[in-house]
Amino acid sequence: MATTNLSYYDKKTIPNAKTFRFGIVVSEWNPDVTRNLEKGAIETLIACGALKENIISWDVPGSFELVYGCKRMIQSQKVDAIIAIGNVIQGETKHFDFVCEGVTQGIIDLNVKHDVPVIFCVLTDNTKQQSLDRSGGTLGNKGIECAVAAVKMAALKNIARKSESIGF
Ligand SMILES: Nc1c(NC[C@H](O)[C@H](O)[C@H](O)CO)[nH]c(=O)[nH]c1=O
Ligand SMILES: CC(=O)[C@@H](O)COP(=O)(O)O
Repeated sequence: MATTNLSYYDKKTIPNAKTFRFGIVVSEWNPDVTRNLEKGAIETLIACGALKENIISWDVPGSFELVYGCKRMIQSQKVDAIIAIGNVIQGETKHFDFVCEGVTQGIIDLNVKHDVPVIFCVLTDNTKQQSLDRSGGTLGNKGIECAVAAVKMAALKNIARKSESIGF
């Protein structure tokens, strides 16, 4: 059964993002999809209180390069959470499997090795239509869902750091 609408969220359940800085790393493959995901994410971050000047966006060639781009953003920018945006579409060969596995495992590794939440906003679809449906089409926009996740995880990180600072 297809995903329910990816764009619904209850703003009352989301912390205010005004003090947070967000990074977005966007794959240039399938730009008609990834740019819509990016737009949805930025609009939602701002709707949740983030300041436009506190959102930094970098492009990478493809989804496989999202891992390196996010790593370098963590190392060089002061951000509270990162949204990794990509769209991998099944072709004729197994390359789809390796790109998806690589970016998935790479983002898991970043979340383990560093203290900046990296949100997985990578559509891994069988067809282009599935991607269009999930990036501002009939099933909503995964960029919205991932922006909400980024705000919530930035708030969680903040709480954890405050607890650590008072010795719990
Ligand atoms: N086929 C798709 C790719 N392939 C390119 C890889 O992501 C990578 O840039 C290349 O293998 C060089 O390292 N990337 C996507 O994001 N989406 C695709 O459908
Ligand atoms: C995910 C890919 O790299 C894929 O789109 C490439 O297509 P193909 O498997 O036909 O070479």
